[in-house]
Amino acid sequence: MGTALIYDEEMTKYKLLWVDPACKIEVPERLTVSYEALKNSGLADRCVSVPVREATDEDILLVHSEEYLEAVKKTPYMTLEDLKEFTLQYGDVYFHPNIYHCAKLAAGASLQLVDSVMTGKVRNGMALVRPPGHHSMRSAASGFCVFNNVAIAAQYAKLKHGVKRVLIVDWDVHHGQGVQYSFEDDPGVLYFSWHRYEHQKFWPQLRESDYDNVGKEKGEGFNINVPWNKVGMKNSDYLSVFCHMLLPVAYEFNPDLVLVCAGFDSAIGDPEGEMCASPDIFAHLTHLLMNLAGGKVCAVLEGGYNLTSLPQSVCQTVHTLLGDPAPRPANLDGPCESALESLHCSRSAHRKYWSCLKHAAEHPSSDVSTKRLKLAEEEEKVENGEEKEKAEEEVWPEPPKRVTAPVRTALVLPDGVSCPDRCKLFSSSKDPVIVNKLRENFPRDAADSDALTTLSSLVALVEKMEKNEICNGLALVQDVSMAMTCVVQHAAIALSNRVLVVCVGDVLVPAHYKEDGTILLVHFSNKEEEQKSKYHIPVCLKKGCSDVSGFMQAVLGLLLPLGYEYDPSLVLLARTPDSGLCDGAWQQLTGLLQGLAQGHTLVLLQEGERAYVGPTASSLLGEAAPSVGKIKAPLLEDVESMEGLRTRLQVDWKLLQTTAPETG
Ligand SMILES: COCC(O)(O)CCCCCNCCCN
Ligand SMILES: [Zn+2]
Repeated sequence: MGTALIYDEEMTKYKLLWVDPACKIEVPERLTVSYEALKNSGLADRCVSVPVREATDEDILLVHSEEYLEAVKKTPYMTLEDLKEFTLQYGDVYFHPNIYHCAKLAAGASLQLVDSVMTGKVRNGMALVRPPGHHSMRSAASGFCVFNNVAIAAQYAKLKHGVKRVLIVDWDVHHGQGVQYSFEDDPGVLYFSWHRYEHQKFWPQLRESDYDNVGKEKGEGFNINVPWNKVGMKNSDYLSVFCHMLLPVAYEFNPDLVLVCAGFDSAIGDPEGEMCASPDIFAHLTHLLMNLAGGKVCAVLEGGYNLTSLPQSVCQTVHTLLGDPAPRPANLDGPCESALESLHCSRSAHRKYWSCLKHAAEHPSSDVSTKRLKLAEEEEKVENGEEKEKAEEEVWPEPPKRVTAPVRTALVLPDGVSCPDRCKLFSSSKDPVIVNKLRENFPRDAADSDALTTLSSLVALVEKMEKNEICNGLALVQDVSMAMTCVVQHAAIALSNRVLVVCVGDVLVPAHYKEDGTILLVHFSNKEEEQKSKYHIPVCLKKGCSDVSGFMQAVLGLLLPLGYEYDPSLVLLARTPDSGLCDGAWQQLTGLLQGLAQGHTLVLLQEGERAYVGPTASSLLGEAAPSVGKIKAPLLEDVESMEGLRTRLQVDWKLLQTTAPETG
């Protein structure tokens, strides 16, 4: 299934007609440079083009009041003076004779996107629209927004498509207060937003944008705010909040549909956000959402004002929606203290609503946190003597070219096992050099020519992945731990790469790992093992991997942060029949891990598990994993052992931190 792209140049046909410093950044070029970039990169032609439509009154009244709609209807006929007058009643927004028409198209585009995804015409998609939406409220325009495109889309999805639970992820750098007000009492819509806040000093300067605003009445717990109290947030800050706040709660919420308020003013170079996250981070943020709701993800453009980072970020998002593996994340050096403070406060505020957070550390007693923040502000005033350089002068590397491998998924299968379609059956030419090398390394199996054939195929496959001729692979082997040793030896030693090895179940872990960092081994099992080193991490789950909740929390809160920080060039995923891991969780794991190593994932299955070839192949082909259902509370002893592991490991692995280090 494809990716929808919804765009119409009519939405470029309105602009600011008078002088207003607050609004001058919202220009038609935002849309044209984004669409041009999608065209020039060939991405637009890979998408399914879906036409816009005008939202009807009925659509708009799902969120807005009649009086507001009637008032906006009058604007096309207003003189310039009347438009200025009309605009004065709202904040940081402007009107234009054609903006009502464009606002109907922006909302209608979002509804077209929801229809295309919910009817299965496409798997996911993006709507490139203006005016944006997330600030507009029931009876007021605000922040360049006239109608709340995503809020209308959420109500529409519930009403027209019977969607029960909608997740709205707002990665725009501003707080979408309009969305928050629309759904704060609605447990069917989980709204997540991070936003520049600076202790309420940044626009729209609302008290209710802080982390303690968790929703109201039946909607308590279904509104998540992560305020950024400093500028300069980077990729590590964004990934930490996804892994330790958004994703655990999102998997517990188990949405039927994901809507993204895709604002790109949270990228580097943006004058509004003044953040430092690189455009390719949106490839990872998008990827991390694509195994929710069976892959039904609708991204709707909100903000983004740097005409260089905006199109780059839009392309990164669409690349990923199309299934292209994300580029390796540039040096993740861990979240900053302010981000950890915000993460901690937000997790604590939601402890009582979400079982995944039940054991999140206690809320810092308010005087400590405000005292610490006061201190931090004092320091900042002092150190910030030199003038911050303007966001527009920021420079950053162009995101790396994302070349799709000619072959996506290759399979090494024993005779008689059929190869799922769209996968390539792979067996190596019996390269004598490789075979002899293997004979030396595996003397006891040298006799067994089948084993040698399999091993030489594996080695050849790893080399093709290394050259990006093949993206990922799956092998059904006699002996998983021998195959693992062979691949690790070849990849880590011969190709001197970093290999992330993820073992599920009681795979015999080859003992002789050098602790030099060329291999990071994360082993999920139900056996207590003491942690040998920074690079050999046993994750012990009481009920092994059969407890989906504990397993998923360990994947989201431990494995993903470790994997991102380690940044491997190959991910080796091995399972054994005794793992007890259910299909859904297995496919979630296989799907999520493809965000690493440019998607170079090699899966090893034990011969007897041929039933897993199909489901694993579909995940390797980029299909969304089935949902694992609502995640319950993990077992207490599992939470305690994972928290203990996190506490020990976070000294070496910064992305595992969830609270600011205690200041002296
Ligand atoms: C949904 O619209 C997308 C958006 O969130 O980016 C709108 C931001 C409005 C920012 C208003 N203050 C501008 C002050 C100028 N320095
Ligand atoms: Zn914004």
